[in-house]
Amino acid sequence: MDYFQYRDGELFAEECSLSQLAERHGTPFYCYSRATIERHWHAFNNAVKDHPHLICYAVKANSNLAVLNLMARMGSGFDIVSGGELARVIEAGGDPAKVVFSGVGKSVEEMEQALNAGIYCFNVESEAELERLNQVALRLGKVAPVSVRVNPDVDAGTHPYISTGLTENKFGIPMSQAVEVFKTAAGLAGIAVKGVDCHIGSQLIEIPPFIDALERLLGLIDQLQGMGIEIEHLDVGGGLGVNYGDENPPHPDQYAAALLKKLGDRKLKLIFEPGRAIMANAGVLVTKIEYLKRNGDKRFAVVDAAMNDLLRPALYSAWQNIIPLVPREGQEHSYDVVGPICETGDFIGKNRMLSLAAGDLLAVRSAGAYGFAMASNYNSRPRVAEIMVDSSQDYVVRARESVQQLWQGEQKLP
Ligand SMILES: Cc1ncc(COP(=O)(O)O)c(C=O)c1O
Ligand SMILES: N[C@@H](CCCC[NH3+])C(=O)O
Repeated sequence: MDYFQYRDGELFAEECSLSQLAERHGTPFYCYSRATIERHWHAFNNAVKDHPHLICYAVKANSNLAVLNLMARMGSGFDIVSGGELARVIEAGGDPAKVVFSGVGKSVEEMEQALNAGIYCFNVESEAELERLNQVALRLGKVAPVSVRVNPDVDAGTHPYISTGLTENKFGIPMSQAVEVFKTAAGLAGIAVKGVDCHIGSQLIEIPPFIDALERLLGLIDQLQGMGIEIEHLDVGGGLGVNYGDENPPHPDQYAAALLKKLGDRKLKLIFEPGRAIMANAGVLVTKIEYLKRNGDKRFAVVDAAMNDLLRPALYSAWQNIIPLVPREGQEHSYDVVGPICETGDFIGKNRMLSLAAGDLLAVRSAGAYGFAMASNYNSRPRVAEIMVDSSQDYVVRARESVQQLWQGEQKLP
C-alpha cells in the first residue's frame, strides 16, 4: 500500500493533492504521510510483538518534532546521537527512559544531560568513553546504564560511506577487545552493564550480514554470561534498507523472524534502531522546474530544490525516483535534474526519462529519511518547509525559513 498515488492524473499524498499543497505553501517542500509513518513503525513493532523488545526510532533520519511526537504517541523509544537530539525527543513528548544514546564522540555535557534525563542506556563506543562516563556518573552520584557497541567486522555490502561494521570504520569496539572492555566496565562503580549492541551499516537489503553480526554477538554474550557478566538486552542497531528503486529488501517480519530464530531460547530483550525503514518512503520532496536547458546534446531540468535540500544524490550518488506531479503526454527525453547551487555535484537525479515543461512540479520519492535532516543553508538558501499530511488535512510542521533567519546570531564588527 502506497499512500503516494496518482488519482485522476495527479499525485496525491494520502487525501491531499500535492499540486494544491504546492499552490498554497510554495515550493520546494517536504511532505510526509502520517499513515505511512505509523504503518512502518507498527510493521517493526508487530514483527517482534511476541518477544520482549523496544523499537528505538533513529532520530537522525528525521528529527522533526511532529515526527518524533508521532513516534512517542505510538510508545516508541528513540536512538539518539547528540544532546540536541535528546532535547528534541523530550520536547516532542518522548520518554527519556526509552532512549538509547549512540555515537563515538559524546561530550561531558551530553553525558550529564542524558544521565539527568534518566535515559535507558548509553551505547558506549570506546574504552576512553567508558572511563569518562564512569567519572561523570560518579560525580553526579548516578550509575550509568551501558551497552558496549561491538564492531563485528562484517561486510554489510552497502555503500562504503554508510557501512559501519568493519574494523576499518570508526564505530564500536573490535570483537577481539570486547571481553576485556566488558570486564573493565563490570568493575566500574559508576557503570552498570546492561547490554551489547552493534550497527553494521545502513540500507542493507539482505538478511545474511545481519545474521553474521548476530552470530558473533551471541557468541560474545554467551562468553560474558559464562564469566558472570549478565546481559539483559541485545541492541541490533538499525540499517534495514528500503526500496528506492528495485532493491526489494526484506520486510521487517522476515528480518525479525530470521533474528529470532538465531536467538533461540535466550531471554534477551531485543532493541531495534530503525530510521530509514520507517521514514524514507513516508516522504517526498516537491520541487518546481525553473528552466529547461540544453548544452549540446545534454538536457537539463533546473529545479528549485538543490543539494542543500537533499544531499544524498550528491554525497552517495544515491538514486531516488523523480516523478511528475501531473504527468504530461508528449515526447520523453533524458534529463539531468539539477539544482541552482554552484557545484557540479548539485544534482537530484541523472539521465531520467521524463516529458517535461518549465513550471512543472516534480516529486522526489523516498525523501522522508536523511532528507531535511541533512539539509544546510549552502548558497544562503533558506531551508524548505516541511508538511505532514493526515488524510485530507495538511499541517506545516516546519515553516519555510525566512531570509532573515539566515544570519540569525551573526554580527558585524563594531
Ligand atoms: C547507531 C545507529 N543506529 C541506527 C541507525 C539508523 O540506521 P538506518 O536509518 O539505516 O536504519 C544508524 C545510522 O546508520 C546508526 O548509526
Ligand atoms: N545519511 C545516510 C545514512 C547514514 C546513516 C547514519 N548512520 C543516507 O542518507 O543514506
